[in-house]
Amino acid sequence: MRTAKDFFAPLAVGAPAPLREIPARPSRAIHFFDPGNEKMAAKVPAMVGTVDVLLGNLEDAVKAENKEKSRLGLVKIGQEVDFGPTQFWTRINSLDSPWVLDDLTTLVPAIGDKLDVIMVPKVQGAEDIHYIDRLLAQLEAKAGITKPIQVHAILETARGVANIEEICAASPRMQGLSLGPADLAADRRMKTTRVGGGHPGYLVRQDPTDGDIEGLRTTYQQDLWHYTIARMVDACAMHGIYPYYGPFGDIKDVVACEDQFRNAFLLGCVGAWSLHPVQIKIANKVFSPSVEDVKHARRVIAAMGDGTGAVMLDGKMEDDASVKQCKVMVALADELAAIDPDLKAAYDAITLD
Ligand SMILES: CC(=O)SCCNC(=O)CCNC(=O)[C@H](O)C(C)(C)COP(=O)(O)OP(=O)(O)OC[C@H]1O[C@@H](n2cnc3c(N)ncnc32)[C@H](O)[C@@H]1OP(=O)(O)O
Ligand SMILES: CC(=O)C(=O)O
Ligand SMILES: [Mg+2]
Repeated sequence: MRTAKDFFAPLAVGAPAPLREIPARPSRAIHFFDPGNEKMAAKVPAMVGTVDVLLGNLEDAVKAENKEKSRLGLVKIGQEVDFGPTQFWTRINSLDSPWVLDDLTTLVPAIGDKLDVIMVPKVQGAEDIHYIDRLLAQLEAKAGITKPIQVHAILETARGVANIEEICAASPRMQGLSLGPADLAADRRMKTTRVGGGHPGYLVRQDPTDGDIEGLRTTYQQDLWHYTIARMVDACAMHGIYPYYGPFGDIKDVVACEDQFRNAFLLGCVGAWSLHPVQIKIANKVFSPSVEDVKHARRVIAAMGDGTGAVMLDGKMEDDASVKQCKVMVALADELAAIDPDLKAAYDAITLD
């Protein structure tokens, strides 16, 4: 058992003190690029400031023969690019792969002072986070890094989902969780071959009524990922860290992508992955509260005075609990306005009538 006192002590002599709180930095889109792909890598400097997170991916989607090229490409980008307001993350190879040790022992000394978050795929339980926690502390100490690198776990096995709470609680480095719908579907033996998103076969059908003509009964497509996302939201909220929808692989279906991201936003996720530049705009739109929502929230807060009691607004009851919901919305709007001038202008133009 690790005591509370030990939990916040560095795991190696000379490593930086662990964070006591994970900062709520905007991360509406975590944009994936392959640092070994010259065309993609060349676009990275111009993307700074247009997306909340730029993530150099070293794991799946990078061919085995290109692993080293991508790792070295990431080092070059990390050393040369000024990321300004944009966070710089990486996804390392899985802990059972032949590449992960070289990923960590190369990246931390070379660009550990630039990396905000390391995303760890296929996390199965607290033991995986404990391993990475100690190794990062040793590497940070050796490299003289002063700011602890945060850790983000992808949930993509049944065991990982079953162990979700202990994963979130395993280290003060834990920044958040992402859904890994492709590997998770395979591990669970689900029968979808899609990367995220819904499935037309996963539905409920309206009850029959007398005289129905078969085929006219309405069907309602259901969300395959609702259960997992809901578990992630609760586990993350409980531990003060952040949940994210993962990838939506149907790049051309921007409408369904927006719907899936919005479901995640409404349930409590703070962002989603972007695999292609077209998805950045979708995530930025969906994970930013609308002007109407911010206006409503500000009106409720104004009407509620000290935040206690009950009032009627537009025919609806508002009370201590609904004012808290409104404060969540306004706090997010304020955080985003601080980094997004267009949103700031839109929110500043709101008048309370
Ligand atoms: C299940 C999982 O693990 S998901 C996470 C792992 N997967 C990934 O990271 C995939 C990342 N994305 C990609 O590899 C690519 O976007 C693909 C393969 C999906 C599509 O690539 P393309 O067929 O080249 O797309 P498309 O032709 O529309 O690209 C248009 C331009 O955007 C560029 N581009 C495409 N994706 C990206 C990206 N993620 N970042 C930066 N630029 C990109 C292309 O290089 C191309 O540039 P050009 O106009 O100078 O030629
Ligand atoms: C996100 C991811 O890695 C997966 O869906 O498998
Ligand atoms: Mg995966």
